[in-house]
Amino acid sequence: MSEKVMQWCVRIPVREGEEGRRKLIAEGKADRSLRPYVEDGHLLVPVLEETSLQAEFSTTGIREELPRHEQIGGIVVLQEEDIAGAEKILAARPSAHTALFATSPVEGEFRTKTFRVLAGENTTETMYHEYGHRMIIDLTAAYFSARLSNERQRILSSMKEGERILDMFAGVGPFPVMLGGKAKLVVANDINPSAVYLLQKNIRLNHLHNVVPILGDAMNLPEMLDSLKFDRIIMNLPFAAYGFLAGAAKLAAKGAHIHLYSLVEKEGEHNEDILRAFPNAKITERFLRSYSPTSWHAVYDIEVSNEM
Ligand SMILES: C[S@@+](CC[C@H](N)C(=O)[O-])C[C@H]1O[C@@H](n2cnc3c(N)ncnc32)[C@H](O)[C@@H]1O
Repeated sequence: MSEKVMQWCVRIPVREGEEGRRKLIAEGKADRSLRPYVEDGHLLVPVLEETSLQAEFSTTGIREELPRHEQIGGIVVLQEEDIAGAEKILAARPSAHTALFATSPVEGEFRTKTFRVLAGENTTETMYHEYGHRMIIDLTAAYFSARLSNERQRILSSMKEGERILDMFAGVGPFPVMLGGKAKLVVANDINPSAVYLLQKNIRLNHLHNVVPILGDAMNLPEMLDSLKFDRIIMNLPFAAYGFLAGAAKLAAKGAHIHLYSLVEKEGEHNEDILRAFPNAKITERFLRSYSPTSWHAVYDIEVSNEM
């Protein structure tokens, strides 16, 4: 019998629908247990990750009912500690080798989680693919989220060839790896030694010769990088990045673009902090996704004045 379920989905104009659906499948993001459908000239494709859109899907086309999970490379992370469900997912998804359950929230300076292996191989390491790039991820050793993959593409397409980029909180390097091919130089910094170890591996894996990894506290970057100036600065440390704006100001070239990721509870929450560091900057705030009933993940695109 056909039932209805609410499901996260991506809405794609019909003429690009098939291409978009294939891309989501190739990236391991599509939920293939539900059938996409057309509504108002758009194809609604069910996906495994949370997005800004939920729609009602019919279970008529369901291949197998699987517990809610997110897939990152060969690892699936379940929302419930459900061993039978984990085994079912691994059986249904040949590309997955391990099923995990997070036993902590994202925590500590390194922003990592702890996990319990529910099924499959006893590992938290995997190879992750994003838009033709490969990255080694270890979910307990260093922060990683696939949720910003669209954001990385947005920044890549807004970039000019040959920019000098600084990623102050680079983790295992998703921004440097995606942007490196178009940049002249990427300086990628993180305070977590395991993240920088994986970052180095990911730089080599993607044959990037212009990405320089640094292990350090971003507070020390202005002193460490001395007179270097950057055309674009990525600041993805959602609970605290705004505290590093003064340092970013010392490293920004005239007309630079800064992308500050933050968890906020009201629009314009960081405008004052930003204008203190970058007077006359043009600020555009974008909603990325809900975080809790009262807060959301936002990105502030800051265009630094040419008159600095
Ligand atoms: C939310 S993660 C983002 C990682 C990466 N940009 C990504 O998108 O996957 C934040 C990163 O900042 C690092 N970090 C935290 N405090 C830092 C500091 N003071 N200086 C440099 N890195 C720091 C953490 O180790 C973590 O890898």
